[in-house]
Amino acid sequence: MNSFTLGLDNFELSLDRTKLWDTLHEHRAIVSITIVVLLALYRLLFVYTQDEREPKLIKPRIPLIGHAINVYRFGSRHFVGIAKKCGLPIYLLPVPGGRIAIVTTPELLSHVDKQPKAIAFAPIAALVIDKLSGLSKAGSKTVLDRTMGPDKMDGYMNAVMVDIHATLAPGPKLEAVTTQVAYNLNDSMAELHGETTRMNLLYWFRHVFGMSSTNGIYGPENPFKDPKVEAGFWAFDDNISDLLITPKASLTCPTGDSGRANAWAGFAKYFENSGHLKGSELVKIRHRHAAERGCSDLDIGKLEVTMIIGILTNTVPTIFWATYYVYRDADLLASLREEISKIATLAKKADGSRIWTIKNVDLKNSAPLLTATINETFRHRTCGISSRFVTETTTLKDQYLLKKGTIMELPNNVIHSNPEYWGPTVNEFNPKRFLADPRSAEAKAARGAFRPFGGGASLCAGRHQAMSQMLGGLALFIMGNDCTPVHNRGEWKFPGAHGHTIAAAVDLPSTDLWLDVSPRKGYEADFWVLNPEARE
Ligand code: HEM
Repeated sequence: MNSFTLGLDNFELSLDRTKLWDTLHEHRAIVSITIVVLLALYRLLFVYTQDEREPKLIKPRIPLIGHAINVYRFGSRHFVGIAKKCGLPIYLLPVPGGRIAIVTTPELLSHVDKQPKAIAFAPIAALVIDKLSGLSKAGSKTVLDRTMGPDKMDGYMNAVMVDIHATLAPGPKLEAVTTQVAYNLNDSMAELHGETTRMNLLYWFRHVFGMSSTNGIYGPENPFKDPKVEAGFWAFDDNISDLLITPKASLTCPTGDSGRANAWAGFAKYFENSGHLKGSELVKIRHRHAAERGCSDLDIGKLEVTMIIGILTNTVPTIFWATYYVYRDADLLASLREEISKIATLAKKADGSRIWTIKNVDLKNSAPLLTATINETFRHRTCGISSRFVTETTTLKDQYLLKKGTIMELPNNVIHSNPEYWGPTVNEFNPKRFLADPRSAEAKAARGAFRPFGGGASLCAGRHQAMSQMLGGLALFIMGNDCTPVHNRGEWKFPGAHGHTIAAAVDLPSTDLWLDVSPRKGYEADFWVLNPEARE
């Protein structure tokens, strides 16, 4: 039967299905355009509709897509520019498909931190992970399942995150990773011993930190040992922004797409061969959560490659920048060397060579200038953000209405670069600001305004591992080596910086530093090593 009739008292509507289909078919272009225009108008109206209790809406110069273009071009620095111009503690940006609320003061950030249910991280993290990981339909369903709502703790994202935090909290599980990382750093630094090495600094740290982190986490069968997997991962990491927005990665972003495919293949094989059973507790629990929800080895491998973004994409640029800031300032370099030499113990080998041993525990507890140097590096070079999704309409600080569905960005560099919190020397690189007496006016003003690892319930789970690796890596590098830039007549010229993706927390340099790294004058024959196992 091809037609049906809908009869009401004075009204009869007769539809002939065949005719209806023919008519629609003939006019499908017009029908499609009408639907697209109506949807766009609907979005426009939604996006620009403003309730007076909502934060102020900052309209872009190019309607609707202006902010999206700038976020793609400048990452979270776009939010800093607007924050500086409008001076508002919170504002809204219209973008295609919705609105982004940007929070810019420590006080409001602390209110966001207090509402992890209504303003949550997992729903938005799941979308990004899903988009980057190219999962099967079933894998995608697992990642996107129950990221919010009353039973959210049964969903993959929230459940796995609880265990990630547990395995990376101070204790034996974390120590197993940091110990392996430290021994790997010792080996890498030993390769520089006794000769001058010409290197690209970022590239060198990518390999050294990349191998040490992944050996620590994935164990003896670490897929990164295959250069194809390692190179594939970095090609993926370099192309995240494009991969996030492209509808067809193989066409518009072939390098990133084939790179991640190589990395995926290595990790899929690792899980097929149960390599994770010899790895850290971190990889074991990540495998367990995905496998017990039915994910295939390939999907688990893909999820792991995306996790490595979190593991490496910020530690590597941070150590790059810290090295740059230290060597360009001879006084800072001398002070750091003095501080570290006080905690290093000297031993002589049978062949007469000298070994200086630095305990990780002392780097953490007894090298305040070194920690302050990493912190000041963060303050200058944090580009990134913490993202949130408003899961239920809520009012922030009893003042700002946030509608369900709003995306929220917390760009930490806005507060890191505000003179209101850091004083008139805000633009100077001065680690000593972090050594100020906590009761001083200076320290009080900066309280709450330093969030390199984000905050609240989603505070970076890897911060202890990252700090241990960066303190160890920087200490060994500066104690053992002198460095001279090959170009610019040996001067340390700022290499330029950009937030490479909206998902990264730390700037990448615009150009790598090409350096001659030679044995430290006066200590040419000496070795510097970490001892991660001493308890005190
Ligand atoms: C310099 C190094 C690092 C920086 C600057 C950094 C920064 C961040 C930031 C800003 C966040 C978001 C926090 C928020 O939304 O409030 C985050 C989350 C996270 N980071 Fe890191 N991170 C670093 C290293 C690491 C490492 C080495 C790991 C793993 C070993 C890691 C694992 C994570 C995880 C799992 C989360 C999500 C936490 C959650 O949602 O509960 N990070 N990180």
